[in-house]
Amino acid sequence: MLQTISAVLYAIFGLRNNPLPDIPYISCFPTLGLLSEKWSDDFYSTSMRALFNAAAEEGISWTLIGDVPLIYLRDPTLIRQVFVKNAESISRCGVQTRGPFGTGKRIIRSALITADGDVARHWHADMTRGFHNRLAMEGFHPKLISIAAGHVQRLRDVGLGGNLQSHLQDYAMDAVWCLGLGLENASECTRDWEEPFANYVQMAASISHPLHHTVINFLCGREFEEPDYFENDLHERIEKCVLQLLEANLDLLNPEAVKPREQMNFLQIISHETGGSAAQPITPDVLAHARQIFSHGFPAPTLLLLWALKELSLYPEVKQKLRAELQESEWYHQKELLLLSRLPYLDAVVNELLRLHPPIPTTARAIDRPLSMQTQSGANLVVPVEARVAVSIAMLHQDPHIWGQDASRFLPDRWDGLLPNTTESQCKYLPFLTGHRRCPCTGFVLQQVKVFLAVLLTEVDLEVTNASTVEKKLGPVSEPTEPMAFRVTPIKNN
Ligand code: HEM
Repeated sequence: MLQTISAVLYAIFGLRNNPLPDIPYISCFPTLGLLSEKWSDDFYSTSMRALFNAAAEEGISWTLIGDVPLIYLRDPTLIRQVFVKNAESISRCGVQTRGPFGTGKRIIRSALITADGDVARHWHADMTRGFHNRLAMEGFHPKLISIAAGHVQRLRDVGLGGNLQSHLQDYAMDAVWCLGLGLENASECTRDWEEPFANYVQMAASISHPLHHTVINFLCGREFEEPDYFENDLHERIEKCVLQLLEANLDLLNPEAVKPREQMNFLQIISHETGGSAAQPITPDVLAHARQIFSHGFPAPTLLLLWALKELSLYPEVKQKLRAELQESEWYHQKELLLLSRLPYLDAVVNELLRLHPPIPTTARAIDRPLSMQTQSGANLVVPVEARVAVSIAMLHQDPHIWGQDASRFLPDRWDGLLPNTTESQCKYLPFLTGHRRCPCTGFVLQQVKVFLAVLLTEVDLEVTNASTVEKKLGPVSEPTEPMAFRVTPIKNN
């Protein structure tokens, strides 16, 4: 039945004016936006797999979502052609917010992830200064260790639990708001964020939502780019959460507080630089950055740590080797960031985790200007303006053409002699994407994950007791199929 609908839609929209005659076509996506969310999710993963397989020869394949061509990029050279060389011809939201991040923009409004042009450049530089700068990261290191130690102690006190993710999320929340706002216990103030956040992820990533949105706005006589009732409602709930947190901590935001700059938190600096005052520290830029931290600040690090602890439970020899490296390291005695960055096995484990479990497993872009490309066999093609391009980062990272036949195995030793920067510039390894819209918080994320693993492994042993049965859902983020249960035991000499 679905194949028939697909074939009919292809006959109407695809064959009539086939924009890409030389690359393999997969007839499975057109029905996606028409189906309910549950069906769309299942069909989505099957379709992504089909597109990936169809791109084995040319490095590229395509399908239709309704009448919109979706171009799938598998070959790293082609990914580089689009995301690096033609970065100015693509965008996340596209015209009239019809691009892949359009729903997110109508809900979250101004934030770096949905911004373009000079505003995006400016905010990207702000975030890089705050979350990727060596001096800022060095100053933050002792605070981060203290936050990690507190959460490890809580795990030790609890001993056993059925949902490891919620403990890790508390650590991720405290870490990001400590750097962002100077607040060390944000997880205690943000318990009521879970529902609006989950609604945001679900709606922003939904393949069915754009069709619902079109119908609702059509019936209400509104233009497509205007937020609909549900998007407005969610926006207001999110804005309330973010404002509540900021307003409860106006003293931490005060840009007139007499402090050396290196002791100011990220949002305080932004307030200082964008005209904030003691009476009104919340400037539009402060709010935009706070929205950005709300929407990106904690889920990806939480998931990365969750998959880390699952893999270390499945591979005790890796855990043992890592623990030994940490216990014998200079960092064990002298807690400086520089010393933590000199641990090659810790680096290898984290690189391998980001390869096998990229927390953000897919990306997509709208094409704003016609884009010329050359496929693996030398065929020239022009991707038309109305198209979208998509890459599955998760599948790229497990492509046997790139990573060999053992691509799906957790094997930190494969990083011996391999540099993440080099593989990233070749577009073979993209946990943080690449180019000028790469994640600006990489320095913070790597430190956050390494510090937690280092403190945990040198204090306790944590085993994910259902590690062998938990799988990964292929969705907007790499969620597990079931909650991870855990048991914590203190290690000897503690
Ligand atoms: C394991 C943790 C993380 C991973 C793997 C990750 C990965 C990514 C990826 C792949 C993108 C590009 C998305 C796309 O264009 O499709 C991105 C963008 C972004 N990330 Fe992260 N991220 C992580 C944590 C964070 C954190 C903690 C923050 C904020 C505190 C953050 C802030 C951002 C922002 C602001 C962007 C948009 C950059 C721009 O538009 O120029 N990320 N991230």
